[in-house]
Amino acid sequence: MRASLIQIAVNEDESVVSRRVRAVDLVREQSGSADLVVLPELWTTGAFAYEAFGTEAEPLEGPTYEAMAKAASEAGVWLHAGSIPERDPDGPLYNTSLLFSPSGDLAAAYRKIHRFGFDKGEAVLMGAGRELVTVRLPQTTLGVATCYDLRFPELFRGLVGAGAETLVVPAGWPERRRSHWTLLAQARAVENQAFVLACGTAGTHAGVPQAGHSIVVDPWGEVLAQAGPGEEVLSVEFDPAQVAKIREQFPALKDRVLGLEPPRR
Ligand SMILES: NC(=O)CCC(=O)C(=O)O
Repeated sequence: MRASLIQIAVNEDESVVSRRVRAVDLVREQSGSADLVVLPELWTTGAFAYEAFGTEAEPLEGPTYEAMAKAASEAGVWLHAGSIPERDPDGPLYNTSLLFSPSGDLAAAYRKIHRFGFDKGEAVLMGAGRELVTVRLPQTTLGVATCYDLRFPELFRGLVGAGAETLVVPAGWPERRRSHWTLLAQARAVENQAFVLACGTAGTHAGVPQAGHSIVVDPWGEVLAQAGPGEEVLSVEFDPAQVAKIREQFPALKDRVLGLEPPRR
């Protein structure tokens, strides 16, 4: 299976419209060389450009949906189109990922469960999703999560319990915590015996330099490929059958113990 992670640069001197056009071109360029294409979190606005969340929010089937559905079908690829600030007509904003099939149909939408910022930013501006999302592709079952979700192993356990073999994590991870990014991507791969495809942004927005360094990790925890800091398409070929082999040869997932007793005192 071939995957291309589009580590697009999000700088505030470029308009959302221009970046969307560039993203469409980059997806189209993967035609014939990728089965799955991945874009990062909130690449229209930037994950830290909090003021833009409200002004650039779109309905689910808004301009980014339209552009990405078309790009997926033109390129003939499965497309994880990263996430958008979604304006729910009956509720708050959500950080919502969109996944399209090669025919351009929406295969799934995932509303980010863990919002970043503690008492400010995304944590107060957006609502929290509640549902785990997996998507069956011909080659593998994807489990999706977004950026800060990477810090919450129980979410990934839930995805694995629902059949996920390849964990896809679009992000807008800052340079300041790049070491956590690489470490956590490897940890989620090892503990869940799954591939991890983690796609970040490059550039600087809202004064926050982005880490880049998108990464693909195999189910043994080995880094198959890692991008540099700038805009880049990280292409990788991997064998999804490795998941079943490793889970059989080293069946640690079968030894999970759920529902432990709390300490007595
Ligand atoms: N957009 C995010 O979720 C940022 C997460 C982050 O900076 C961190 O977990 O560290």
